[in-house]
Amino acid sequence: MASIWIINGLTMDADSGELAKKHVRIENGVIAEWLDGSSLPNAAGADTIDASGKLISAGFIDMHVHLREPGFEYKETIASGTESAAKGGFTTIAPMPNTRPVMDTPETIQFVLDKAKTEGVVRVLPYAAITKNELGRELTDFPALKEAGAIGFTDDGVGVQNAQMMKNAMALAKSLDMPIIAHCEDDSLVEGAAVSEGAFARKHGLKGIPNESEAIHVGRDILLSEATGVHYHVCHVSTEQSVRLLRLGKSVGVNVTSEVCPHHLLLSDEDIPDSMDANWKMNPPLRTPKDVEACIQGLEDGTIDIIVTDHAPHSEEEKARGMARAPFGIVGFETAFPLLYTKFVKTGRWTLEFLLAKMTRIPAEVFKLPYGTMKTGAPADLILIDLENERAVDPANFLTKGRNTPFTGWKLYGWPVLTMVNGKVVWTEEQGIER
Ligand SMILES: NC(=O)N[C@@H](CC(=O)O)C(=O)O
Ligand SMILES: [Zn+2]
Ligand SMILES: [Zn+2]
Repeated sequence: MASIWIINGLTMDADSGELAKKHVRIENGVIAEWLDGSSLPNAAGADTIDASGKLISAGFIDMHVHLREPGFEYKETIASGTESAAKGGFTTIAPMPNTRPVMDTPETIQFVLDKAKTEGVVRVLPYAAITKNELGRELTDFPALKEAGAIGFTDDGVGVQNAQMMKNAMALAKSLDMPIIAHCEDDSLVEGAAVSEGAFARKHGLKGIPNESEAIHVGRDILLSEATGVHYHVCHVSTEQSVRLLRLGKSVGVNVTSEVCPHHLLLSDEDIPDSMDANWKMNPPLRTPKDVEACIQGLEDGTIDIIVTDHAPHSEEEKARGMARAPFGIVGFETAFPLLYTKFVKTGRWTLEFLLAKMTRIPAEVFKLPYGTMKTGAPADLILIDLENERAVDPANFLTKGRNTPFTGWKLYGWPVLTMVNGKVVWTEEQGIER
């Protein structure tokens, strides 16, 4: 592989918080050298990418995504999902096992890894199911799934209802030094509801999903994590109660981490249009403004560790079934960074460094991955971002098959323009996907 220079990119200096011009050399897929931007390097014989005026960052890591393959290829494939990720600036993604068949055997894990290698454009690190078919009745073969390449265990899409089952899963995962990742939802409290308990549900006479349905599992599992010592990671935190329990768990030294999605930081149930558009339906549902603020503060004080998208594509036909009958979920890759950059960094609430850390360095630390860094010697997962130009969200331009987003028309800054994985450019704004 020839060497590559990316010249004139802007990097964030962690000490000063200032953007500084830098040049970076990539050799054999690895970050080889950084040079101060004052003079141009001798790049004779190397490919050169001019990043003038663009932010250069480590590629984003998304530890919670749905690629839908095998089984739901009409919603998304490993090819289309990884293309969408690349366009959003994500270079490493971790797909959930709620496929058909469920990723609960070494063969399905191998299938996903093989497909990702041949048809994917970003790094794919699959999770395996905790229970067979995600039915909550029988544990999967954890050692064999680890051996096949699964990076953790989760029944995302549903909660593990039985506490003893969860405790057994945690003890086994601990013995294998693997994490348990949990979709926290007590089924007995949510039956038949599509939106959160709150102003919107009251106004429309709908049954609501109560906050406790999530937080009860968070509390239960923090105690089980304490008892077993496993690394326990909470999916898509959405309630003030969950944040409170996580804060308590961390304060007494429990090995618990958690994630939050852009939509739970930006939207409340009061924003749902009266048209009952199902592009506002996701699990967990949009909560009250008080919950939104609690999630933001939890992220800010480190109670919530990382940002994930929970990219959950569904077909237009499915979403057209209306609020009550449409499946839960919205797409996320191609809007995540622009949303958060525009609404939290440009407004001055967060520093750019804080946002980048929550999408690169910290997810790598939480899941012990050698990515999310721009240090020399690291895999060259690098992205360029245009911080200057405003553009409206237009689902017609998405690379995901999903069009299910509540953010259509939002005018945002911070659009990625180039994505490189292991030193290979896989997507540019100008050329599109490069395989
Ligand atoms: N988040 C969602 O609303 N939906 C996810 C499942 C999940 O993440 O629980 C899906 O698979 O569609
Ligand atoms: Zn979930
Ligand atoms: Zn999910």
